[in-house]
Amino acid sequence: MLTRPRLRFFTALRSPISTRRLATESRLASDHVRIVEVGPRDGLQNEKQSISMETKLDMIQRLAKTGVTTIEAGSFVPAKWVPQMASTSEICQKLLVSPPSAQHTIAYNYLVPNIKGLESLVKIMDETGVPADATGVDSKAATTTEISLFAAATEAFSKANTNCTIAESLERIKPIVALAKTRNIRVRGYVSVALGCPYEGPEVNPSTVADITASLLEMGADEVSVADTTGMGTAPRTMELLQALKAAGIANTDLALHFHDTYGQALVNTLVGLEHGIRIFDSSVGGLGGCPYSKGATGNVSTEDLIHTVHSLGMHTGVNLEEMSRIGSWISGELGRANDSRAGKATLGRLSG
Ligand SMILES: CC(C)(COP(=O)([O-])OP(=O)([O-])OC[C@H]1O[C@@H](n2cnc3c(N)ncnc32)[C@H](O)[C@@H]1OP(=O)([O-])[O-])[C@@H](O)C(=O)NCCC(=O)NCCSC(=O)C[C@@](C)(O)CC(=O)[O-]
Repeated sequence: MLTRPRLRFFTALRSPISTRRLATESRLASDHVRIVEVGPRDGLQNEKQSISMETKLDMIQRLAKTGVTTIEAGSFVPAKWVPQMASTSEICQKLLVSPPSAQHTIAYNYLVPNIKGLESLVKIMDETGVPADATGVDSKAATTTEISLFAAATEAFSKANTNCTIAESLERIKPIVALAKTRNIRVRGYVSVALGCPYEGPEVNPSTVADITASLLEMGADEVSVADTTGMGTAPRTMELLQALKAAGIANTDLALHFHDTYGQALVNTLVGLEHGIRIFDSSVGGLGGCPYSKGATGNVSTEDLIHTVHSLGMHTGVNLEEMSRIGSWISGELGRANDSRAGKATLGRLSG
């Protein structure tokens, strides 16, 4: 029977406001939280109905105006595996040639499952002549191009998601990172099913997650997003995982957290991450999402809810909640699905009086 770590954050919440604020502030290394908007990729990859390239591009263009600095724009995967991502090449080409106007540099990120995926991206970069770091090209439309690659914390999920073992997937990743580095492409790693696996259950070994995270960083990943793919994570198990990552010598600045909200625990787990010092969180506008290889998993934590929570703590994201809420409502309407963001709906309700 595992002894779960005690949660200091919730002790702090029971203190009077002024003490609480001071206690929280003293623990916060920085009060800026970077949001990685995964809606156009993780959010849309599991939608049953086909979504046009124009709608996806429109979504990305709207997101670029909210203040968010990293947007997952698609994935270079075989269409037979994830049909919804079939328009990624076209989207990538358009974002490189005429990036949406924005007041700041935006990193457009593409998921690649293997070297072939990265080669497809590099080919488009070569054809358009736009380098991975185009910040010097036009300050109004500055962009960078990033990739994400992924490994899983369980053998069963690794097999289902990438058709190979964990060890094989790490071998597969090495040349991808090497090629990315020669092209100045920033690399994000993902460790999926870190807090629960659809095939092996909720008790995923935190040391396995820490080992895989360390391997990805050693290979040259610039940050690793630890993902609760199934949403089975709880606050004590999130804390336990973060402690295992710390014990393995992994710096908080190298980590992001990626929560799905299947059991309604994503924001609770986010608070645990914030308390621990993590400052990068993935989320999806309107709470879109679900993983094709995790049956029943619902969307990511909604970006609107994440912004609202972070701002309520006196921290900042640089992302406009009202704009994000409008996008959540719009894209939900386009997809004919319910808007899964409570903060988004409440914000729009307040704005409409
Ligand atoms: C890794 C593979 C490709 C292995 O799939 P495989 O079938 O073993 O691949 P293969 O190397 O045997 O190739 C089979 C065919 O696919 C082609 N092919 C091969 N690679 C590519 C490519 N990149 N782009 C386009 N085509 C490709 C290849 O050329 C060949 O074509 P054929 O000769 O049959 O005509 C497959 O398992 C795969 O694509 N898996 C990814 C599935 C996926 O996208 N899952 C969802 C994303 S992960 C996720 O959502 C979790 C995350 C990240 O959000 C975090 C979280 O919450 O956990």
